[in-house]
Amino acid sequence: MSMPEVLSFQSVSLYRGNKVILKDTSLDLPLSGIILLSGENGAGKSTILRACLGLTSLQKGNILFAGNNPKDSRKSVGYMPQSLNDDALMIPAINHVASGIDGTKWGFPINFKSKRKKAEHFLHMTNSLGFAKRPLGFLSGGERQRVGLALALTGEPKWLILDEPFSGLDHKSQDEIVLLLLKLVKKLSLSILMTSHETRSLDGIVDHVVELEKGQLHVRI
Ligand SMILES: Nc1ncnc2c1ncn2[C@@H]1O[C@H](COP(=O)(O)OP(=O)(O)OP(=O)(O)O)[C@@H](O)[C@H]1O
Repeated sequence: MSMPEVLSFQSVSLYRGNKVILKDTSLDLPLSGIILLSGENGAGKSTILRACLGLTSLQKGNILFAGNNPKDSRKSVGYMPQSLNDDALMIPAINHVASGIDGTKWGFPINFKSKRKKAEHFLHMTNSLGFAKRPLGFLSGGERQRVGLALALTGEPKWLILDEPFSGLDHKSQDEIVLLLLKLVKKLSLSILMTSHETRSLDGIVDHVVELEKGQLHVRI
Protein backbone atom coordinates (compact mmCIF):
# COMPACT_ATOMS: atom_id res chain seq x y z
CA MET A 1 0.00 0.00 0.00
CA SER A 2 1.32 3.47 -0.81
CA MET A 3 2.07 5.86 2.05
CA PRO A 4 -0.46 8.70 2.53
CA GLU A 5 0.69 12.15 1.49
CA VAL A 6 1.71 14.49 4.26
CA LEU A 7 0.80 18.02 5.33
CA SER A 8 3.97 19.43 6.85
CA PHE A 9 4.36 22.36 9.18
CA GLN A 10 8.06 23.19 9.22
CA SER A 11 9.18 25.59 11.98
CA VAL A 12 6.08 27.70 11.34
CA SER A 13 5.51 30.99 13.11
CA LEU A 14 2.22 32.70 12.33
CA TYR A 15 0.86 35.88 13.92
CA ARG A 16 -2.34 37.81 13.45
CA GLY A 17 -1.75 41.36 14.62
CA ASN A 18 -0.15 40.93 18.05
CA LYS A 19 -1.69 37.50 18.55
CA VAL A 20 0.68 34.53 18.33
CA ILE A 21 -1.10 31.68 16.54
CA LEU A 22 1.83 29.37 15.85
CA LYS A 23 5.30 29.74 17.29
CA ASP A 24 8.09 27.74 15.68
CA THR A 25 5.81 24.72 15.26
CA SER A 26 6.69 21.58 13.33
CA LEU A 27 4.35 18.69 12.59
CA ASP A 28 3.78 16.11 9.84
CA LEU A 29 0.17 15.03 9.37
CA PRO A 30 -0.88 12.18 7.09
CA LEU A 31 -3.37 13.57 4.58
CA SER A 32 -5.89 10.79 4.80
CA GLY A 33 -9.46 10.56 5.95
CA ILE A 34 -10.85 13.31 8.18
CA ILE A 35 -8.53 15.50 10.23
CA LEU A 36 -10.06 17.76 12.87
CA LEU A 37 -8.20 20.89 13.96
CA SER A 38 -9.48 21.79 17.40
CA GLY A 39 -8.66 24.57 19.85
CA GLU A 40 -10.23 27.33 21.93
CA ASN A 41 -12.24 30.17 20.41
CA GLY A 42 -9.91 32.69 18.89
CA ALA A 43 -6.87 30.37 19.14
CA GLY A 44 -6.35 30.81 15.40
CA LYS A 45 -7.82 27.75 13.70
CA SER A 46 -9.37 29.69 10.81
CA THR A 47 -6.11 31.57 10.34
CA ILE A 48 -4.20 28.28 10.08
CA LEU A 49 -6.65 27.01 7.46
CA ARG A 50 -6.15 30.23 5.51
CA ALA A 51 -2.38 29.82 5.79
CA CYS A 52 -2.75 26.28 4.41
CA LEU A 53 -4.46 27.87 1.39
CA GLY A 54 -1.73 30.45 0.97
CA LEU A 55 -4.16 33.27 1.81
CA THR A 56 -2.24 34.36 4.92
CA SER A 57 1.53 34.66 4.94
CA LEU A 58 3.70 33.03 7.54
CA GLN A 59 6.17 35.01 9.60
CA LYS A 60 8.58 32.08 9.47
CA GLY A 61 8.85 28.52 8.15
CA ASN A 62 6.89 26.56 5.56
CA ILE A 63 3.61 24.75 5.16
CA LEU A 64 3.78 22.03 2.51
CA PHE A 65 0.98 19.95 1.00
CA ALA A 66 2.54 16.74 -0.24
CA GLY A 67 5.79 18.64 -0.76
CA ASN A 68 4.26 21.69 -2.46
CA ASN A 69 3.70 25.13 -1.04
CA PRO A 70 0.07 26.20 -0.52
CA LYS A 71 -0.07 28.45 -3.58
CA ASP A 72 1.10 25.63 -5.85
CA SER A 73 -1.33 23.22 -4.18
CA ARG A 74 -4.40 25.40 -4.61
CA LYS A 75 -5.65 23.44 -7.60
CA SER A 76 -5.77 20.32 -5.45
CA VAL A 77 -7.58 21.95 -2.54
CA GLY A 78 -11.27 22.82 -2.20
CA TYR A 79 -12.19 25.36 0.49
CA MET A 80 -15.41 26.07 2.29
CA PRO A 81 -15.20 29.21 4.45
CA GLN A 82 -17.10 29.67 7.69
CA SER A 83 -19.77 31.93 6.20
CA LEU A 84 -20.93 33.46 2.97
CA ASN A 85 -20.69 37.12 2.08
CA ASP A 86 -24.06 38.86 2.20
CA ASP A 87 -23.76 39.75 -1.47
CA ALA A 88 -23.91 36.03 -2.36
CA LEU A 89 -27.30 35.54 -0.73
CA MET A 90 -29.37 36.53 -3.77
CA ILE A 91 -27.44 34.24 -6.13
CA PRO A 92 -29.19 30.99 -7.12
CA ALA A 93 -27.38 27.91 -5.81
CA ILE A 94 -26.53 26.64 -9.30
CA ASN A 95 -24.93 29.93 -10.35
CA HIS A 96 -22.92 29.97 -7.14
CA VAL A 97 -21.56 26.51 -7.91
CA ALA A 98 -21.04 27.37 -11.60
CA SER A 99 -18.87 30.29 -10.48
CA GLY A 100 -16.30 27.77 -9.25
CA ILE A 101 -16.07 26.01 -12.60
CA ASP A 102 -13.22 27.07 -14.78
CA GLY A 103 -14.48 28.97 -17.79
CA THR A 104 -12.12 27.36 -20.27
CA LYS A 105 -11.02 23.91 -21.27
CA TRP A 106 -8.06 23.35 -23.58
CA GLY A 107 -8.12 27.06 -24.33
CA PHE A 108 -11.77 27.13 -25.48
CA PRO A 109 -14.46 28.90 -23.46
CA ILE A 110 -16.92 26.56 -21.75
CA ASN A 111 -20.45 27.58 -22.65
CA PHE A 112 -22.97 28.01 -19.86
CA LYS A 113 -24.82 24.84 -20.88
CA SER A 114 -21.88 22.59 -20.11
CA LYS A 115 -21.06 24.66 -17.02
CA ARG A 116 -24.61 24.10 -15.86
CA LYS A 117 -24.31 20.36 -16.42
CA LYS A 118 -21.13 20.28 -14.37
CA ALA A 119 -22.68 22.42 -11.64
CA GLU A 120 -25.66 20.04 -11.55
CA HIS A 121 -23.27 17.14 -11.16
CA PHE A 122 -21.64 18.70 -8.08
CA LEU A 123 -25.02 19.70 -6.63
CA HIS A 124 -26.18 16.12 -7.13
CA MET A 125 -23.11 14.82 -5.30
CA THR A 126 -23.99 16.92 -2.27
CA ASN A 127 -27.73 16.10 -2.34
CA SER A 128 -28.60 19.66 -3.26
CA LEU A 129 -29.92 19.41 -6.80
CA GLY A 130 -33.49 19.81 -5.48
CA PHE A 131 -32.92 23.49 -4.66
CA ALA A 132 -30.50 24.36 -7.46
CA LYS A 133 -32.51 27.37 -8.63
CA ARG A 134 -33.22 28.90 -5.22
CA PRO A 135 -31.17 31.87 -4.04
CA LEU A 136 -28.75 30.99 -1.25
CA GLY A 137 -30.47 33.41 1.13
CA PHE A 138 -33.66 31.34 0.93
CA LEU A 139 -31.99 28.07 1.90
CA SER A 140 -31.69 26.58 5.37
CA GLY A 141 -28.25 26.54 6.98
CA GLY A 142 -27.77 22.84 6.18
CA GLU A 143 -28.85 23.28 2.55
CA ARG A 144 -26.50 26.22 2.18
CA GLN A 145 -23.59 24.21 3.59
CA ARG A 146 -24.30 21.47 1.05
CA VAL A 147 -24.19 24.03 -1.77
CA GLY A 148 -20.93 25.34 -0.26
CA LEU A 149 -19.54 21.83 -0.39
CA ALA A 150 -20.62 21.51 -4.04
CA LEU A 151 -18.72 24.71 -4.80
CA ALA A 152 -15.65 23.40 -2.94
CA LEU A 153 -15.75 20.28 -5.13
CA THR A 154 -15.79 22.12 -8.46
CA GLY A 155 -12.02 22.11 -8.85
CA GLU A 156 -12.08 18.31 -8.40
CA PRO A 157 -9.75 18.58 -5.41
CA LYS A 158 -7.78 15.90 -3.60
CA TRP A 159 -8.19 17.68 -0.28
CA LEU A 160 -11.00 19.70 1.25
CA ILE A 161 -10.48 22.42 3.84
CA LEU A 162 -13.69 23.15 5.75
CA ASP A 163 -14.04 25.91 8.31
CA GLU A 164 -16.78 25.09 10.84
CA PRO A 165 -19.07 23.21 8.43
CA PHE A 166 -21.61 22.61 11.22
CA SER A 167 -21.81 26.19 12.38
CA GLY A 168 -25.41 27.13 13.23
CA LEU A 169 -26.84 23.72 12.26
CA ASP A 170 -29.16 21.59 14.37
CA HIS A 171 -28.16 18.02 15.18
CA LYS A 172 -30.13 16.51 12.29
CA SER A 173 -28.49 18.79 9.72
CA GLN A 174 -25.08 18.14 11.28
CA ASP A 175 -25.61 14.40 10.95
CA GLU A 176 -26.59 14.83 7.29
CA ILE A 177 -23.39 16.78 6.61
CA VAL A 178 -21.33 14.11 8.39
CA LEU A 179 -22.84 11.37 6.21
CA LEU A 180 -22.13 13.49 3.17
CA LEU A 181 -18.50 14.04 4.18
CA LEU A 182 -18.04 10.31 4.71
CA LYS A 183 -19.52 9.66 1.27
CA LEU A 184 -17.15 12.18 -0.34
CA VAL A 185 -14.12 10.70 1.44
CA LYS A 186 -15.07 7.24 0.23
CA LYS A 187 -16.34 7.96 -3.29
CA LEU A 188 -13.81 10.59 -4.30
CA SER A 189 -10.88 9.39 -2.14
CA LEU A 190 -10.78 12.87 -0.65
CA SER A 191 -9.11 13.86 2.60
CA ILE A 192 -10.60 16.58 4.74
CA LEU A 193 -8.97 19.06 7.09
CA MET A 194 -11.62 20.81 9.12
CA THR A 195 -12.33 22.86 12.21
CA SER A 196 -15.42 22.34 14.33
CA HIS A 197 -16.71 23.18 17.76
CA GLU A 198 -19.34 20.51 17.28
CA THR A 199 -17.54 17.29 18.03
CA ARG A 200 -20.72 15.34 18.91
CA SER A 201 -21.43 14.36 15.29
CA LEU A 202 -17.79 13.64 14.60
CA ASP A 203 -17.32 10.93 17.22
CA GLY A 204 -16.03 7.82 15.55
CA ILE A 205 -15.50 9.30 12.09
CA VAL A 206 -12.44 11.46 12.63
CA ASP A 207 -9.12 9.85 11.73
CA HIS A 208 -6.87 12.41 13.44
CA VAL A 209 -7.43 15.21 15.92
CA VAL A 210 -4.86 18.00 16.05
CA GLU A 211 -5.08 20.44 18.91
CA LEU A 212 -3.90 24.02 18.69
CA GLU A 213 -2.72 25.10 22.12
CA LYS A 214 -0.42 27.91 23.18
CA GLY A 215 0.97 28.35 19.69
CA GLN A 216 1.74 24.65 19.17
CA LEU A 217 0.00 21.83 17.31
CA HIS A 218 -0.36 18.50 19.12
CA VAL A 219 -1.72 15.30 17.62
CA ARG A 220 -4.34 13.89 20.00
CA ILE A 221 -5.34 10.87 17.88
N1 LIG B 1 -8.40 40.73 10.44
C1 LIG B 1 -7.81 40.52 11.63
N2 LIG B 1 -6.84 41.36 12.08
C2 LIG B 1 -6.25 41.14 13.27
N3 LIG B 1 -6.53 40.10 14.07
C3 LIG B 1 -7.48 39.24 13.67
C4 LIG B 1 -8.17 39.38 12.43
N4 LIG B 1 -9.04 38.35 12.29
C5 LIG B 1 -8.90 37.59 13.39
N5 LIG B 1 -7.98 38.13 14.21
C6 LIG B 1 -7.54 37.59 15.50
O1 LIG B 1 -6.77 36.43 15.23
C7 LIG B 1 -7.03 35.45 16.21
C8 LIG B 1 -7.37 34.14 15.55
O2 LIG B 1 -8.63 34.23 14.88
P1 LIG B 1 -9.25 32.94 14.16
O3 LIG B 1 -10.55 33.38 13.55
O4 LIG B 1 -8.23 32.34 13.28
O5 LIG B 1 -9.50 31.98 15.42
P2 LIG B 1 -10.40 30.67 15.52
O6 LIG B 1 -9.65 29.72 16.40
O7 LIG B 1 -10.76 30.18 14.18
O8 LIG B 1 -11.65 31.24 16.26
P3 LIG B 1 -13.14 30.66 16.36
O9 LIG B 1 -13.02 29.34 17.05
O10 LIG B 1 -13.84 31.68 17.21
O11 LIG B 1 -13.69 30.57 14.97
C9 LIG B 1 -8.14 35.99 17.11
O12 LIG B 1 -7.54 36.45 18.30
C10 LIG B 1 -8.73 37.12 16.33
O13 LIG B 1 -9.17 38.14 17.19
